[in-house]
Amino acid sequence: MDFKQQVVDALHQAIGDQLTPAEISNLVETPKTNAMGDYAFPTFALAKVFRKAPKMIATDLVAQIDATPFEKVEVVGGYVNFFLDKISFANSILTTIAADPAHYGEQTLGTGNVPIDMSSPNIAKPMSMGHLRSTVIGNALANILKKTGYSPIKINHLGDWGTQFGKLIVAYRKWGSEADVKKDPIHYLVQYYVQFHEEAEKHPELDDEARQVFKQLEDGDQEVYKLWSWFREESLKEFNRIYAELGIEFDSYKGEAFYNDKMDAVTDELEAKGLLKESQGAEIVDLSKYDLNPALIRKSDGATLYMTRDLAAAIYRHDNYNFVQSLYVVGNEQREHFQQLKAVLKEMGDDWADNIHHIPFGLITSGGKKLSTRKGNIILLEQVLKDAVGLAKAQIAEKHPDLANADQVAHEVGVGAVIFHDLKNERLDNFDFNLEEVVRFEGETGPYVQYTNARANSILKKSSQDPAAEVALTDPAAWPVLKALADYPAVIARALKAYEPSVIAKYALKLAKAFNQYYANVKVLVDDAELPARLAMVQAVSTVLTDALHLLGVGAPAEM
Ligand SMILES: NC(=[NH2+])NCCC[C@H](N)C(=O)O
Repeated sequence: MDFKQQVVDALHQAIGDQLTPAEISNLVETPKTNAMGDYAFPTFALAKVFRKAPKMIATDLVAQIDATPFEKVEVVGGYVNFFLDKISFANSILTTIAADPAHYGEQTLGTGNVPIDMSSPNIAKPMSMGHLRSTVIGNALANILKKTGYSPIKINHLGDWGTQFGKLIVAYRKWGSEADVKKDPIHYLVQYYVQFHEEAEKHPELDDEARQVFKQLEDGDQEVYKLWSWFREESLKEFNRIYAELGIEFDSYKGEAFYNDKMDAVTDELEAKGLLKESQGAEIVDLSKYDLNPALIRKSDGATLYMTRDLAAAIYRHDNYNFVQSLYVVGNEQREHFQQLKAVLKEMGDDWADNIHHIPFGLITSGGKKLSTRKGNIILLEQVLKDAVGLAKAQIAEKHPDLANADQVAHEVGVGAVIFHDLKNERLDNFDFNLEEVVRFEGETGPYVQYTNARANSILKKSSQDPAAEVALTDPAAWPVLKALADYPAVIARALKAYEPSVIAKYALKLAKAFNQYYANVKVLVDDAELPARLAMVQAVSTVLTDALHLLGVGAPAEM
């Protein structure tokens, strides 16, 4: 049942044709506290029309409203406050969830393809915390889009092209060892790269050599290509280990290299449209009318750039996916890059650029300091995940020593904790990473939500009776839980609209808290007439917590 509609209908009958139902619906608010009712109608907008004080209007309206469907309807100041009938509300929400638990919250807010550029680490470099953020935010957005009718396409736009590969190949040929790269690829590849920079300071001719080698790569030289493709493969193996730990898969691994043969078309088109300009030997697109720095398209030696590859990728995605939106989950420090990307496309006459959205996010710091590979303040992702699982395991051993599949659960809890911690913060906020805090079972953590879900499951298991959503639930203590359950579809819609998984994470915490408070005050398993209804609510809580965790990409173990 649509309870808001019930309120709107009652108001419309009392107000008459001064306001349409849609206008009334827009005015109806959700009060901050339960004491103010479930819906409130502010009468201030009517004061001019009725030439009366808001409080008088509210009083008149209450006298005219048919209050039968409600528990009560009250005037407070210029507001009409509606209190829903708790028994029919409980019945409605619990039967709705029980009828189709797997699909509760699903809704069609749109359709069509939505490519999501996410993760996108750089070959021959360690995956950073920033790439982790992009991975988990992108994955959650994909889940939210799917739940709301869209067809997300998860694209790992690997950083596998660029002049740095010329340097890397020169360095490998001079100082590298095949056995080392096979043993510990990223470690040694980084080492060669660092060594290249040290040597190039003394021997600047190395830079020219590297430029030539990258040119050979762009031109398809067999031997250079073979080395590049081996480095790529070895790096991907490492990245895939992390993706497997996170339980995240991609629909495409088309990275920057894929666009190597698609960039001439871009530069030709820019040229034909008269958009390319010479500037200090390089070719640029002037974007001063957008108040942006010029976009660098081609260097003096003809080598293409990050921007050129992104232009080719944007056009490719448009042509191949016919997208309704195209998202880029990339750190906030690349804000200008994406502004430039859209501006160049607009200059080319590609109005679909309006459907490109950069989804920026903030930095993760450690001990208040920026993470940096160069300055040694680096967090290794694989180690973080391993440590998180270790901490989870220790806590599970303490709380639940006889748990059957403890290793599997520890994995879901440890990794889930890291993901949840990332997603509960608004994505643009910077936050500090502290492993002990992330894996705590209490407080605003993933394990707390998972633990609440496991508790709900164990209540259901212990009960001798089955849940029955049709049985009347009259206990007022259940109210905050029921209200939170009913909010879920609107919460998902809000998360989508703001591209903000934190909306889901905060909601999961709120529902878990409401349920734990209920559980602390109410003896659920007492054998009385309402037991089956209470069990239906417990089951609904587990259904929704599980679904919310899954939307975030976090597991929901039945026991822990
Ligand atoms: N289409 C894109 N530019 N995606 C983001 C790529 C991120 C880049 N590889 C980096 O690590 O900074």
